[in-house]
Amino acid sequence: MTAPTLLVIDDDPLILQCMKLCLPEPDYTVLVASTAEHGINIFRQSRPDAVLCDIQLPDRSGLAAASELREIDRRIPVILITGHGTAETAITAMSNGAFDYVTKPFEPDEILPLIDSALETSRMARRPAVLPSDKPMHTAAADQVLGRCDAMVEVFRSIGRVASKDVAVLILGETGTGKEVVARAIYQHSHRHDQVFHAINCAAIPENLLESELFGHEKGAFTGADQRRIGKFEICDKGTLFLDEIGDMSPVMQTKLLRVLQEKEFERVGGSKPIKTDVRILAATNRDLESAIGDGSFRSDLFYRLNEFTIRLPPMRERGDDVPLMIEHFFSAFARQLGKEFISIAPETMQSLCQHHWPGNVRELQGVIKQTLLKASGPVIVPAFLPPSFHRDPKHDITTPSSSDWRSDLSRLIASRLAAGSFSISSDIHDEVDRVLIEQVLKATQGNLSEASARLGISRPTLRSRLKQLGLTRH
Ligand SMILES: Nc1ncnc2c1ncn2[C@@H]1O[C@H](COP(=O)(O)OP(=O)(O)OP(=O)(O)O)[C@@H](O)[C@H]1O
Repeated sequence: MTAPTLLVIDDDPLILQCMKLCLPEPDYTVLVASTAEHGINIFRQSRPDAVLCDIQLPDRSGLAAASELREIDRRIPVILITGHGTAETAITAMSNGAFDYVTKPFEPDEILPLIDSALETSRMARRPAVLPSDKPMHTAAADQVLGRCDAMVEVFRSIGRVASKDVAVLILGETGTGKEVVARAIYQHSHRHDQVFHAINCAAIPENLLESELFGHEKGAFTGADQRRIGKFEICDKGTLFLDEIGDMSPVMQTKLLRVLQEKEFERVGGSKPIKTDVRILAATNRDLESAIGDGSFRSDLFYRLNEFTIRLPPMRERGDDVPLMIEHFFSAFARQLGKEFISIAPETMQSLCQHHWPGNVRELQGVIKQTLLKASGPVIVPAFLPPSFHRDPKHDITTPSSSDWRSDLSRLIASRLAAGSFSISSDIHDEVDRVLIEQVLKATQGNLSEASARLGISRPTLRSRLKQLGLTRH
């Protein structure tokens, strides 16, 4: 996979230097320009994934440069760098489609999550998700969405039926089954494809921040709100908003979301002026929303609003002959990417892979195939190259009750939280588990965020925000 590319336009050589240092190769490619003219030329030639642009440039204002960039490609996320006196201008620019802004002086910790989120948004909006019914697109950045089994053919048919209609779509399926790919395909095949697309992972953002992320806030709305902020519902006017992990949204936020979906208007937090918005909502979750409605944790009226059309992705274990098809496809695609020789898969390897249960679905399959290829020597993939879990005696699998050490440790931890009278046991425990998990995976990947997020099966922005929430520093 090619590294995401950021274009930085600033006449301050320190900022250019700092961005190059903070976003090192091979994780990122950073292009730099010190004038608007030069930046726009680089943009035309290299089509970076996101732009960081100073609001005051020697040859024109950063706002003018940002709107020229958006004339070339309306989907490009532009983050503006402002000084204290110019923040108000940047806020106005956000209502005209800029991605976000940051005020000088800023710390890397402040800007890096924004940059990651802009790069991720850009990837989702611009990387084509190619369906079997599409004309072949010969672009390296195209994702070929695979599937011939009846359930997947139905998914493709549904995307075709619903993409051009302006209705909310609820995408359901286990983790790693391709919900984000489907959201991208719907957006890219819709008549809003050249308008803004933003994605929010509702599970990765704490409730109070999520509210201001979605609706924005007025200056002074709460402690720390020292500037007005424009939320996604305002930025995405005429565009598309993808609400991932919607099943994790708190009841309070569900009520607020329902209101904007019903009335097509909202107020910024701390504001009283109603703001009209025309946003197409795509939502996804791996939770069973029907039972969440049953136990009262998800509002049924919101469910019906989001669920004007449902697309249900089958888990891998129900995709029959698609599994060997995908295995063959990913082996050739990743071998090319990794520069590995690959001719064939030994029948025993294929059998072992086909018999696997794939709880992590397509994402897990991709990870296993990459690991196998990295280990492989020679053009035939024999079972010895498969990851250790494929050779382990199932008796020793951590999910079997016989290996009970970690279970008793965990249950001691839960008991201690109960004894301490905690009312946040679920998040206490998840935080503890994530701490160990993330630290270990980061260590194993020498602190490489891209690799660690790929191995964890979460996006880089989610990993970065989790690191911040848990107070972990990078290794
Ligand atoms: N049908 C498919 N053909 C090819 N690749 C696929 C297919 N479905 C999913 N993928 C790939 O599998 C990976 C996981 O997909 P995606 O992120 O869309 O899953 P998800 O359901 O959104 O996962 P999560 O619930 O964890 O957010 C991605 O790399 C995606 O490109």
